[in-house]
Amino acid sequence: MKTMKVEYAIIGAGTSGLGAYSRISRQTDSLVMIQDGPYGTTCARVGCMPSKLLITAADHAHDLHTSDFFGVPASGQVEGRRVLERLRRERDHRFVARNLDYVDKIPAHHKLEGRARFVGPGRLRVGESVEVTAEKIILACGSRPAIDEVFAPVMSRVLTSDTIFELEDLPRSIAVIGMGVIALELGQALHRLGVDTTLYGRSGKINALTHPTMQRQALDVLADELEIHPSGQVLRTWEDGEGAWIEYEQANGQRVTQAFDRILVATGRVSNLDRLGLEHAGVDVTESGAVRFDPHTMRCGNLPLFIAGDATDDLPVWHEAYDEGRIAADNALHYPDPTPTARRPPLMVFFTDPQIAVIGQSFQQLQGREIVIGELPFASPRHVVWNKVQGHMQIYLDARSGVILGAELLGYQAEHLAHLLALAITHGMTAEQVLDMPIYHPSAEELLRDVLIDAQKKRRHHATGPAALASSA
Ligand SMILES: Cc1cc2nc3c(=O)[nH]c(=O)nc-3n(C[C@H](O)[C@H](O)[C@H](O)COP(=O)(O)OP(=O)(O)OC[C@H]3O[C@@H](n4cnc5c(N)ncnc54)[C@H](O)[C@@H]3O)c2cc1C
Ligand SMILES: NC(=O)c1ccc[n+]([C@@H]2O[C@H](COP(=O)([O-])OP(=O)(O)OC[C@H]3O[C@@H](n4cnc5c(N)ncnc54)[C@H](O)[C@@H]3O)[C@@H](O)[C@H]2O)c1
Repeated sequence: MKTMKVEYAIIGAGTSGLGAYSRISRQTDSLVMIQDGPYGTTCARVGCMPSKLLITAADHAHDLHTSDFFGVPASGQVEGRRVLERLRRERDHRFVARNLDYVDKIPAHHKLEGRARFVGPGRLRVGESVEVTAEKIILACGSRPAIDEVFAPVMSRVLTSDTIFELEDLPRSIAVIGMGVIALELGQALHRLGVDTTLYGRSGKINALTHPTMQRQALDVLADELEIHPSGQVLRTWEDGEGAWIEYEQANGQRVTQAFDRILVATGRVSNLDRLGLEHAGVDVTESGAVRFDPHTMRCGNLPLFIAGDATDDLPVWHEAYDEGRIAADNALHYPDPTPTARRPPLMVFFTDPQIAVIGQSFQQLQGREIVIGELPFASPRHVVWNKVQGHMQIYLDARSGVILGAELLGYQAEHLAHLLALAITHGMTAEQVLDMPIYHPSAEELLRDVLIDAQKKRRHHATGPAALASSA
């Protein structure tokens, strides 16, 4: 057994682990970053970047069907192999390559390859032949797709986000299991690329949105284009010459049975913490196996242990992984003195068409607080020009101060209004302050202005009569 003694160990070389590495390596040479599996990060290899490359190809395919409206009839066809080849080329040469270049420059004695697991507090076994003793350890081990047992009989046809981008060609048909962000982004893209696509949800809701109107509108708009069974349960799967069969019971008790070329399981991700042997590390674990930590320091209890990124199960998006890696590193460097960092307001964007975005506090999180809701269909003159008028938008204001607390959006390129709102929320701005800025005509930002004006009207109404209280219900 080879042994190593270091001050800092980082488990995982993804976005959060590399962020932690960049901080700690500036201060000391006594560190090691342990990586199981390929370098390159989940985001670049199998996450954000390949999914967005696929969606962009799908947008172009969609234009073929929609440009006739503008008097510009288009013809063309999707060449699945080329779509996937281009996706991998761009992904590997532009995004993964940049990560690998960075990793290549890391000194060899700072890198260790193999799966790490705890064998005692501060003691890690890496593979079977190396033992690392570290004073401070950062858990940046990410997550993996969850696959329910019910799919065991059809595993040879099951895809996840880890494998779908490696397909040589697009499948003829696909069942997409789940109605979360991966299912909706990839399901819609595959549909637009000509794959016969059916989505199977469980709860009947798109859970990122929390206001019932927003949830209903999102499902209506997406179900207009896509074949969706929103609520029910996959009872059984099996395989024969026709493909992989799914027997699904809808919430109303009706059963649907259908065969597919492939099944994309997008039913959430599980933290890789469960493979770390945390029971040997003296860590405080919740009933569901999550680790308790302080989000301002990323420290786990009073231990010299820190957590970052998707390993936490909380806010599993790229910019949070990036921030958390750095917060964890700073607190490891200053251990035992905490250096708490204020967290940014939450921001989540689904790259569907129309897009879904949630910024700041959701409607559900604001329950019990006196708020007014500014809301309008997602349809400014600019959206009419684009022929993109589907969707709805809500902004939540503190009823007394007019401070913008949060928003839920469903609309074409909502990501841009979402970022403007994120800026306003970050700086604690009121609706009135945002309305002071110039807004060009015709622009999508006019919609933001109109929704804020609507919210302000409701605030005035709220101040003058009890009837207005209902507007926050
Ligand atoms: C399909 C998809 C699309 C996405 N799209 C977006 C998007 O558009 N925008 C966005 O903000 N976010 C998106 N995300 C989320 C984003 O990719 C993640 O939040 C981010 O990559 C998490 O980084 P991380 O460092 O926590 O984990 P990772 O990058 O997964 O790094 C963890 C690393 O640790 C390694 N590891 C695990 N266990 C061990 C062990 N025991 N020992 C050693 N190494 C170990 C893993 O192999 C992995 O390489 C997407 C995710 C997916 C799956
Ligand atoms: N645009 C983005 O930022 C982006 C894009 C892709 C992925 N991601 C990240 O990846 C993570 C994982 O995405 P995801 O879509 O897998 O998870 P998710 O948690 O967003 O959604 C999982 C969905 O699967 C459903 N589900 C669970 N079990 C089911 C079952 N047995 N049958 C049918 N449905 C079932 C859930 O009800 C839910 O709708 C996300 O939390 C997100 O942070 C982000």
